[in-house]
Amino acid sequence: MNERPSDLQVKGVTASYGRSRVLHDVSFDVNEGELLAVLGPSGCGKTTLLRVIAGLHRAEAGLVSLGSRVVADGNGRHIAPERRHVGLVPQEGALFPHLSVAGNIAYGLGNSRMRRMDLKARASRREQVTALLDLVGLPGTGKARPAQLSGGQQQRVALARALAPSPALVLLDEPFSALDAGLRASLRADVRTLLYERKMTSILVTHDQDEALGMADRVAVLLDGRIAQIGTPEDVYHNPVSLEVGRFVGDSVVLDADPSAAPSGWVRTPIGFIPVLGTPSGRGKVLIRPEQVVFSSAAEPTGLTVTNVRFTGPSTLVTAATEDRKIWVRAHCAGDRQFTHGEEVSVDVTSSVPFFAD
Ligand SMILES: Nc1ncnc2c1ncn2[C@@H]1O[C@H](COP(=O)(O)OP(=O)(O)OP(=O)(O)O)[C@@H](O)[C@H]1O
Repeated sequence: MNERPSDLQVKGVTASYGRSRVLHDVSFDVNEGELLAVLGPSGCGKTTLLRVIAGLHRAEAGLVSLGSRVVADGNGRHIAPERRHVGLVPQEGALFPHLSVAGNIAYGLGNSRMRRMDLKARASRREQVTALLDLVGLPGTGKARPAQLSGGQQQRVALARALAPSPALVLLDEPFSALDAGLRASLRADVRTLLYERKMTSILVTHDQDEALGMADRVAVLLDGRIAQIGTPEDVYHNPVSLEVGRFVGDSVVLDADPSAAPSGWVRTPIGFIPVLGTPSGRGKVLIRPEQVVFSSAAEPTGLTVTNVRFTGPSTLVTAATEDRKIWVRAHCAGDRQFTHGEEVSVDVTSSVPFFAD
């Protein structure tokens, strides 16, 4: 377990490259032992944010503190990266190709040379490397070169190297993005378990919604260098603060909605009445997730026919649309009921959806 106080505070951080501003007044906390995912599209500033926290990029304004230590502030304070006790796991290709796996991990333990160490220190270092290799599920691979390992194994070594000095904070910069789907899923699960068991305070940067929602205790949605929302995965998924966040965080359909023509707690939409969260007033839009939608065979004309049926494994994703295709809605259909192209369907929305005023 990590002994260093490790809650992170980021307050009002603004950062640029030359005259181009990338981060705008970014603030958030990460509690000790928590995994925060920073989720955002490519180019929104995720890597820059990690670089500011690690001390590799100087912010123009704002404060970064780890435990009780201020490691950067707007008044010129800037603790060097190697003195921040922060471990960084980059995207890929981060291992030294000329060093063995053990050599790469030992590098994370500090750069004092083995040759200059006494026997006891050498033995202790070997033990630590062996323990770290066991920890990341790669026992016995110490003598291999990175090129002899698979992409997933290399990322495990990079994680072991980052964990070697018992950092106060681990930063993971899209560490699974170069891996194929199966490997990505198993490595995500292993890394999550490992960080949880070691009570590591961590930030995972990703553009992958499933990864952020599935791995993190909380998710910070970063759009155009600004934190748009921070909350639990359930919160950002079901209660997005804006249409933009809602659309980015997961698959959705957005429809025009009018509360004035519906009973309280409902809105009228082109596909019928739908229950909404809160008490909307004025016209707006609703955001519906496919798993909130149920299709059934239309008992009377609805004007909605099935236009696409896609088997995804656990369920089938079915799309139905009006003839002009201007109004459409999608549902995850589980079970045996098969829908066919051109079939007319009626639509039920089974739980309350968020409403956004125009
Ligand atoms: N060294 C640099 N010099 C100038 N501009 C940069 C530099 N690094 C990044 N940028 C720009 O800053 C913006 C944010 O980049 P950053 O790498 O932080 O985004 P990101 O969200 O991590 O993107 P990705 O998911 O594609 O890695 C982008 O517009 C990028 O082109």
